[in-house]
Amino acid sequence: MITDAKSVLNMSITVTLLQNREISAGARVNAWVDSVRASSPTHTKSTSSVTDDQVTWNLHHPSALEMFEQIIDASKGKQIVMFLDYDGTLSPIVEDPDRAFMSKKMRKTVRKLAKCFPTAIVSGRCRDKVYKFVKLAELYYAGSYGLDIKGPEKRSKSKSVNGESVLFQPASEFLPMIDEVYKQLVDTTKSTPGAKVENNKFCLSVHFRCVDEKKWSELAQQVRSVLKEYPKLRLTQGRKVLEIRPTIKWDKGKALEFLLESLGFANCTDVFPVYIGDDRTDEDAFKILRDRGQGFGILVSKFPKETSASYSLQEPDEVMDFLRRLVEWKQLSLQAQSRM
Ligand SMILES: O=P(O)(O)OC[C@H]1O[C@H](O[C@H]2O[C@H](CO)[C@@H](O)[C@H](O)[C@H]2O)[C@H](O)[C@@H](O)[C@@H]1O
Repeated sequence: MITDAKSVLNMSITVTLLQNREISAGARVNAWVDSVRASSPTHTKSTSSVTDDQVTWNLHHPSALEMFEQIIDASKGKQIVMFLDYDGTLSPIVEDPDRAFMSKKMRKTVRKLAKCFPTAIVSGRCRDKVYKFVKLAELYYAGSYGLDIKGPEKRSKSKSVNGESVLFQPASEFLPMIDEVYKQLVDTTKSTPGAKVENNKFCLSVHFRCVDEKKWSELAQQVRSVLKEYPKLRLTQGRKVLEIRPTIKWDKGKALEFLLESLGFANCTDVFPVYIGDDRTDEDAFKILRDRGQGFGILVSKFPKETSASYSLQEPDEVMDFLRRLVEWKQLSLQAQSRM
């Protein structure tokens, strides 16, 4: 497990490997397999094996629960806006992506959260599918890694509109290509037991959580052989999943900025966005917040990972606790204001 944690910090190996035209055998493939295992471990670490790496990492990315008061202090006088990833953040990681349900308690908490702060879900999944899991009409949704956004109609802070929503789909022209590649991937990967191709509308996921580890690199090779013919699509990696997306410069970070602008917070200094996510694709959003110097990111992870997030939470249950505390704090401050 110590090696696993270290290899997570060395994620760039994975990207390089996936981008290479040739997957060489031996050490590099092993490094990739190690990094994949570590990015989504299937077993828990024993409490006695807290490593120096872990301690150092926790110092740099303290628990958002432990730092709650400081977080609230930093948000004083600003409008908190919440951005939540879905898989691994609101729902636990499970083997079957179609059964990644959110608990009723989590749904209740997110519903209350959305009453207190503008709240958006930002997911790699297709927007309709993530909506079916979350089932809360009061939120904004960005699906397909932000390539499919249903958000509020653009407005200035002083001018509110009557609950109208807008659809933003910057990669519509890729739809026929994505459908074509989906069919090819289903066909090419059917020889690999456990592989599953998911159509996320503007992007695709090839899952290998249920594939024998010895077959992982072969599957990656199958995927790359299909993509060779499609230079306008790019390959990235998530938690035991290969992701195929259009090469356009759009990601979860851009989606966050788009939503902030739609909510009337473009160029505002009095906004405090909080983004919670567990995956490498969430890093785009963490980085935007860091670069803007506004709000912060919270990485959901039990293990040290290279991240631009400021704080950490270990698992979806801790995310729920954090969201509940935000709701309680907001309700108490509203009560206090009404007494003044
Ligand atoms: O941006 P997200 O909401 O985190 O979506 C990223 C991917 O999440 C899903 O896959 C992940 O969760 C599955 C269910 O727990 C798990 O089986 C899989 O191994 C994980 O990678 C989703 O199925 C993908 O389409 C998303 O791209």
